[in-house]
Amino acid sequence: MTVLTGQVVAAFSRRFIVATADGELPCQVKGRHLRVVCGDQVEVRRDGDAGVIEAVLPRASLLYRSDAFKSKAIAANVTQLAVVVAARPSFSMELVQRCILTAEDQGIASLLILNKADLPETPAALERLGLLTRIGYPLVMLSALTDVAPLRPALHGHTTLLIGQSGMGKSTLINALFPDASVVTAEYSVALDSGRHTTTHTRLHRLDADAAVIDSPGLQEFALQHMDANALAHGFVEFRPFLGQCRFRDCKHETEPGCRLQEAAAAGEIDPARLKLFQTLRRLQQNAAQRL
Ligand SMILES: Nc1nc2c(ncn2[C@@H]2O[C@H](COP(=O)(O)OP(=O)(O)OP(=O)(O)O)[C@@H](O)[C@H]2O)c(=O)[nH]1
Ligand SMILES: [Zn+2]
Repeated sequence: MTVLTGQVVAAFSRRFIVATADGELPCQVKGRHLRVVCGDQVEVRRDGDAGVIEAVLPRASLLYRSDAFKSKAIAANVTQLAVVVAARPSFSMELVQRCILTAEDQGIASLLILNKADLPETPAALERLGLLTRIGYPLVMLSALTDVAPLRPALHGHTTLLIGQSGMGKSTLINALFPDASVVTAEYSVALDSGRHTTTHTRLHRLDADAAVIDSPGLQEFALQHMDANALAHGFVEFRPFLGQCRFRDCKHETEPGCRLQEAAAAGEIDPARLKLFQTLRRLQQNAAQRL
C-alpha cells in the first residue's frame, strides 16, 4: 500500500494526475512494485488527507531524461515537448536536437521557445535554430520577463513538458504563466556562462481543463542510449522519406555507396549537419551497446 501525501492534485473523481515527483517514485499497487512519474494518471482511494494509489493507468507516452550512465523517466502522458533556449547564456544545438529526438521516438510533438527576445544577440540565436525551423519545427519567440502571451496558443490542448538548459529562463516563464507557483529564479552566472540549478523537481501545473505544463530541472546533458540506430534515424523527421532506399539494407549512412541519405545531403535535400549529428549519435550508441 502506498500513501502519497500532498503529491496528488487536480482531481477528476477518484482519478488523479501525479503533479510532483522527484524523478521516479516507487510505489506498490496491489502487491506489485511500480514507479510513477509526473504526469501519470493514477486511481487513488482517499485515506484521510492522504491518498492510496490503487492503479496506474496505461501511459500514452513516457519521456526519458538520461545522462551518460542511465535513463530515467521524467514525465508521462506528455503530448508536446517545448525546448526553451535563449541567446544568453549560450545553448547547445546538439542538446536541443537530442531532446527533440527523444520526443520523436515517443511520437510527441516538439516546439522551440526562443526566450529573452529582448537580448541583442537574439537574431544570431534565431539563425542557429534555422536548422530545426527549416524542417518544420514551430518556434515561438518571447520575453518571459515582459510577456508570455505569444506562447499561450501553442499550449492549448496539450500537456507540455518544458525542458532546457539552466539559465534559459524556464522558471521565469513558469512564474509568468502561473503567478501562484512561486518558483525560485536565480541570476545566472555570466562569468561561468551557465545557470545555477534552482529547479529540483518535476512539477505539473494545470493551465485549464485541457492543458497543463510540466516544469523539469535544468539540463546539462541528455544521452540517448535508449534509442537504437533505427529509432535514431526515424527521430530525424526529414530523413524518413529516404529511409529504406539505400543500396544496402544495413547501411550505416556513413560512406557506403548508394546511400540515399548521403545523396540527399549532397543534393541539399537534407542538411549535412543533421546527417553528421546522426552519424555521431549512432556511433555513440554503438559504442555504448558494445560496452554492455
Ligand atoms: N533579458 C531577459 N532575461 C530573462 C528573461 N527571462 C528570464 N531572464 C533571466 O534569465 C535568468 C535565468 O532565469 P531562470 O528563470 O532562473 O532560468 P531557468 O532556466 O529556470 O534556470 P534553472 O532554474 O537553473 O533551470 C534570470 O536572471 C532571469 O531574470 C527574458 O525574457 N529576458
Ligand atoms: Zn544509407
